[in-house]
Amino acid sequence: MGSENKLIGFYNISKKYNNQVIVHNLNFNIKSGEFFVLIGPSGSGKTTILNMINRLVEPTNGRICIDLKDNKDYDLKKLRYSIGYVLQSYELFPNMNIAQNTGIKLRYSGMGLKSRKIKVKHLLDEVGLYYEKYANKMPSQLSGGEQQRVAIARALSTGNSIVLMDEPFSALDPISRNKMQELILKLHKKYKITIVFVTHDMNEAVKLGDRIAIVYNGNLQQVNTAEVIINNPKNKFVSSFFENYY
Ligand SMILES: Nc1ncnc2c1ncn2[C@@H]1O[C@H](COP(=O)(O)OP(=O)(O)OP(=O)(O)O)[C@@H](O)[C@H]1O
Repeated sequence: MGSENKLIGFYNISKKYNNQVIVHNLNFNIKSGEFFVLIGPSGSGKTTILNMINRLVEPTNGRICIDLKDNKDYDLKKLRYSIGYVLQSYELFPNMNIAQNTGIKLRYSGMGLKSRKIKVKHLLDEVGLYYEKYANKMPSQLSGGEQQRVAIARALSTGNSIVLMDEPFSALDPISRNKMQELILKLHKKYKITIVFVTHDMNEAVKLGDRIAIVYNGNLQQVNTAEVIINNPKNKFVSSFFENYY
């Protein structure tokens, strides 16, 4: 996918479940190479918004464009393949070792074993896991933080320019979480990836986000840099949300 400044565009996006409106008429853009954070209380619609990008959820109204093309006009498999996806629960395959988990997308894309091994070694290096030590281990032998490193390596394996991350560090202890935040910032900068990142932690949002979108009841309350939001909260909800920021 190319590098137009407006990489992901939401146009009049709404989502209903059982006739209940979950997401209301969203209009916003995510820029190429941006670290874009969606934050809001539980049930506000963050995951629903995120999952509409790679069509795990289809909107009821409106359209989402990626590289100025409607995401419905992409081949679904190619769309999913070209967008990395990292969840809180790691989603590693329990019966595959770490090298196999890291290289699974490369295997599906037809890359041979030898090239795959070189690539997997590089990817594991990038996320701080020493190949010789980890390649043959099973996911259950790794800590949560290590498993999440593997999930990130896999998300990056196909050279994805877009990575969606849904509360990826929420299950980690504060020290691991901090290390993972540093890692993802480093990778974001190095590979100029566009990251859409869901969290309910304002400190994490401020630390990571180039821009932050505050979601409440399926509405976007404010989309801007942390600095602008902190200095000029648009409404009471936004300012109350920042009360926990330290
Ligand atoms: N498949 C579904 N069917 C019906 N309702 C759903 C479905 N998925 C989500 N919802 C509802 O949509 C609302 C928004 O959910 P969503 O998971 O997007 O919120 P969230 O902000 O990501 O929450 P959390 O921080 O708790 O993960 C919730 O009220 C949820 O119950």
